[in-house]
Amino acid sequence: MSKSLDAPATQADRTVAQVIDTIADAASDVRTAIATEREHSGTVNPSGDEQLAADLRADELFEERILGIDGVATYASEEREEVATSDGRLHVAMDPLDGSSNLEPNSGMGTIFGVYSERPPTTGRNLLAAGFVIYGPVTSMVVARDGRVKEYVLGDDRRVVDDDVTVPEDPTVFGFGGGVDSWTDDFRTFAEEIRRELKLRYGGAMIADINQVLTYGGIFAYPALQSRPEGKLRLQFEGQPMAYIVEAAGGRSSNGEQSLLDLNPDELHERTPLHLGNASLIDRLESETGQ
Ligand SMILES: O=P(O)(O)OC[C@H]1O[C@](O)(COP(=O)(O)O)[C@@H](O)[C@@H]1O
Ligand SMILES: [Mg+2]
Ligand SMILES: [Mg+2]
Repeated sequence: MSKSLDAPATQADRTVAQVIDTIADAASDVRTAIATEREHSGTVNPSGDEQLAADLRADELFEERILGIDGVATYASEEREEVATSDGRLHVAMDPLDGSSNLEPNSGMGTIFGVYSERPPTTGRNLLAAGFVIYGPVTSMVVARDGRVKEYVLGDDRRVVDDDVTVPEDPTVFGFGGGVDSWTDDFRTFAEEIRRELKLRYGGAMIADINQVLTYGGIFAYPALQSRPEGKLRLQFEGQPMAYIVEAAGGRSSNGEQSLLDLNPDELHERTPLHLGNASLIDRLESETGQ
């Protein structure tokens, strides 16, 4: 018998809470992996990115612990081709280590997760909760659930530092990935306007760059590139969870035309152009780049 196939909504709520607790509790082990498993593994992930030993360790650790939760049916990750299965009714998709090219220079890295009511690949409208952990000078966690975003500092306990994270009304910072020469002409023109208005903050790890936007207001993008119209970032593991968080915090997400949450990927590892931030800036991006 399935663990909780016919369970009432409250069981789903409990499962979501357990997923969040499990990821928070795993943070110290992921930090250990970042410190000790620094070598290249010699393998590539389904997107073709070289994997570090820490990418693989974080993925294995989350697979085991997430699938061990009563009520979780599947675990999908940027680092594995197939969805791993158990019994249950909820589905977890993760980027176990975001920004892993920041490992060598000891800069920001994190973990991203989304809890879906349907098995990935699926639309962002099936997200029940999403969040991320940042392994920065302190370990922090941001969780969006029930239309509200909270920020915690993780240590021996989980301390709330902001119980209503909201994108500040006046934008201050921007960060655009991919490089000026790779952008489309329309995006380059938009980026030049934004450069004159806001301060650059780009650290090479999406979670940390988007946390700048959540903290100070602004815009983060990894747009369509001339050589790669689909962009770099993965919709299911990176785009939709971060869009869910930013939209719950009062901002907007877009692939250039519509909310990332409305996209319904055919492929688990599908990529998307990604733009997140203050609604006013994403509106402008859509109208000026005309994508
Ligand atoms: O090196 P680039 O092209 O600036 O790319 C940086 C982007 O790639 C990523 O590192 C991709 O994530 P992974 O590290 O999980 O592959 C994002 O976090 C970041 O925004
Ligand atoms: Mg990533
Ligand atoms: Mg990753």
